[in-house]
Amino acid sequence: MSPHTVFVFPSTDALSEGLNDYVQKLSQQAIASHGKFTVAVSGGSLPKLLSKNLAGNSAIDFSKWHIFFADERCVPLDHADSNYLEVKHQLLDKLNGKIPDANVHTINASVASDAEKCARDYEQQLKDVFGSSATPEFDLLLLGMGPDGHTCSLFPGHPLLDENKRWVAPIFDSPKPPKERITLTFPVVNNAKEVAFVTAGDGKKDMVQMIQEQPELQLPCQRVQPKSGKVYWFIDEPAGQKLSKTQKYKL
Ligand SMILES: O=C(O)[C@H](O)[C@@H](O)[C@H](O)[C@H](O)COP(=O)(O)O
Repeated sequence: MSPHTVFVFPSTDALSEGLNDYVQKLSQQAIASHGKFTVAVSGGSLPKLLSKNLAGNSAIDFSKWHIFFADERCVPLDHADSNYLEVKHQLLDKLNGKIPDANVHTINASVASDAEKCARDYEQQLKDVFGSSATPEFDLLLLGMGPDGHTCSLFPGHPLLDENKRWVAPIFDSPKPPKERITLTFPVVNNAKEVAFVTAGDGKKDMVQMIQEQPELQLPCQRVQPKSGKVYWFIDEPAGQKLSKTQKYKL
């Protein structure tokens, strides 16, 4: 298993700056090579850390972005638990429509109360953008890490970790509320060109250390192993304080 590369920043402000540089670089490369930038984002603390510098970044052509949700809670789009609503408040509203509405791929609100239908509908949305023949290849996944080592809505010990057919799956028994969600599955996660985990705070230090130093645990975050091998962790010093081996971020 190839190790992940960990960048530790002295503060969450520095982390947001580094993340902004990284996303800008990938966005520019993707748009130059194939005319669009496909990115999926998680909920939790990620949208805030992501948007701090990105929302004012005029070097990025947001009109070419397609933004998806790595996982989403099965609630209406205006519900306080909606990952979309958090991304809207933190990023989309500040971008003032620079990402066209049609390129913001939310769950279909009309099936939000039915996780199975919602997952099928969302998989179709992936097919509409990436085509239906090959597994979608996102330019970038921006993921969080839960205190139990989960990522997306892929939880330790859950049968969904072994899902190998569906691109988007429903989950009805999420240990983190709300129980009903949809999530990208490992076939899609591990087909991404690059993956960046973003996590901060003292509360994450033990799990960050376990993930980096005990690969045999096979926790969901550790099973993120795209073929490109490009998995980066953007963390702050409190989250990284127990690590013995880290790298300084440089483009
Ligand atoms: O919908 C969700 O609950 C999230 O997508 C989830 O996977 C999140 O990314 C992690 O739980 C980390 O959350 P924090 O960054 O808030 O710890």
